[in-house]
Amino acid sequence: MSEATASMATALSGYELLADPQLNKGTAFSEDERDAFHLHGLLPPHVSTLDEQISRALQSLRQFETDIERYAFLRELQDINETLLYATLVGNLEELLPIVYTPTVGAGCQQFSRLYHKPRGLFLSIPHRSRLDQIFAQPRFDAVEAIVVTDGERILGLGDQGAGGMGIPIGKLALYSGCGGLHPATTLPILLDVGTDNADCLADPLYVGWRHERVRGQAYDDFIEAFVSAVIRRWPQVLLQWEDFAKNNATRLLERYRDRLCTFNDDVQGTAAVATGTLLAAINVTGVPLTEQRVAVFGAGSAGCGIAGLIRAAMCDAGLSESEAAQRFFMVDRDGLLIDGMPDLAPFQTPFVQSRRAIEGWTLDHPDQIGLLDVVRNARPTVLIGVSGQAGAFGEPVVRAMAACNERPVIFPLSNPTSRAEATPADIEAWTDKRALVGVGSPFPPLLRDGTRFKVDQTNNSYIFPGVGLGALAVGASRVTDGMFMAAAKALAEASPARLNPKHNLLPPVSALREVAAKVALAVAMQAHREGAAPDVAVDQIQQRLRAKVWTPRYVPLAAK
Ligand SMILES: O=C([O-])CC(=O)C(=O)O
Ligand SMILES: [Mg+2]
Repeated sequence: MSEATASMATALSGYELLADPQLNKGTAFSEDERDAFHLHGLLPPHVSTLDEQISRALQSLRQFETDIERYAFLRELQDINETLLYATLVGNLEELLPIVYTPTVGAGCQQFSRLYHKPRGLFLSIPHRSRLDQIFAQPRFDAVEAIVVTDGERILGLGDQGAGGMGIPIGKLALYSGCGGLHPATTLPILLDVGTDNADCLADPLYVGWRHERVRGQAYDDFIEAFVSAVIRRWPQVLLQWEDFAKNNATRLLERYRDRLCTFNDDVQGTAAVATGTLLAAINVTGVPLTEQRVAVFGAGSAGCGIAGLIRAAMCDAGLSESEAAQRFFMVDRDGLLIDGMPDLAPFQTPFVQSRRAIEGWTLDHPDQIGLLDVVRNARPTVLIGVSGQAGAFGEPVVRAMAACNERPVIFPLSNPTSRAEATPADIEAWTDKRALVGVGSPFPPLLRDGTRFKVDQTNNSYIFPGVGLGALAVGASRVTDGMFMAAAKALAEASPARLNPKHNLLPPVSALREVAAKVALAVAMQAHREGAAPDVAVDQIQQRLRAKVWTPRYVPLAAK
């Protein structure tokens, strides 16, 4: 699988070879290969180069009118010829990431049952819970090293998509290969089908999932336990990424399993690392030290509390005590500011409540429920982060209040897809006299600044998880620790163009995601080594291990077995 592979042997030939997306080269099979594998006549006679195939793919793609058609086209290409899909993606990240990933992947999940045409990954449904070992045993999965799993309950900000949620693990793993450089054969997307409460799915005669209300409680937990146990039996060294689980399961399952295998939750930890890294980068511009930041987070779910937890740890690294750091966070949810003694707090929220004393002197429009505007006016946060899934939640009064108390307010509406962002960059720009530092989860059109187009930073966990996966796997890390995410955040901040010039972006461009992943991976691998989570690798082997792990999509000569 590595770069060094001179040729690869296969027993497949003819149509079977053309039907294998990992080996198929389409019109790029050479004359010799066409002889050896009985491909003459099955292919048109001209032998194409990979570059010609990429041009052909891009031309077809650009002819479509809608992004969902482009998404369907690229998914089909992935199922026909993975090398071509990834070679096309890697060379055109800026154009294609919004198609294979956020935001179009959200529509891909909503329309999954309509677009479905070929199996990819695994659908594990509750009725088949006793067959997991048998399903995993297929030789095709021998090479698996990285799994992304979802149960489809909180797909981006779009809620329960049932089996359609499979689009997310497929999209995330496309970035593992396209940005992190993991070989596609080592990746496996998994959808845990525990039913759905999405009435549209249940009523849709074309819905491909298990037509059953979402199973919860002990039966759900037992299924997850059976799944994780079977994963560990089959792939003891695997990296397991949890994605888009709902609030009540995300942190709970992470805590339950993080000491049993090499695993992390991307929405809790990956999003936290990209938010922390972008904030550290913003400090180069605002000049407000981390120890003096006050952070308001709108959406106090697992992602919001994950972000607060990592920024708080960074503040402690910078010299604050735990309690000094804790006072600097203002978590706002459906029922307003989280304050101690509030009923129905989830266990993962309790470390982030404000004390009643801290708000005693506040002037409040709505004393019985302290909303975001009241929080911004009184707490005067330097940073406002949105992970609520509520479009437009950062309205004009809230953003103007941020502008009134900060020379350079830092505002990150991180909810995805584009339609769920708490505010648009253009509105924030207008309401802050262009003084805000903005990071959004989804792609937005550029802003016009001083007559030139300024790219909006995409503060998305795609800057983190491909590097975390690559780094952890390259050194065979046994666990993914909080320290590894802190290292990832700091590595991202170090790669910030704003370090050199405060007028530049906070984050490198999306076109540089492969280089970003390499830097994050190095930091993660070094940290794993430092913490003793990668005992089999000496520090001077780390660079070499990382290089050996990175796959570049190009054709390898095939030999008959
Ligand atoms: O998928 C994305 O773009 C980021 C993410 O994890 C989410 O919004 O759940
Ligand atoms: Mg997610």
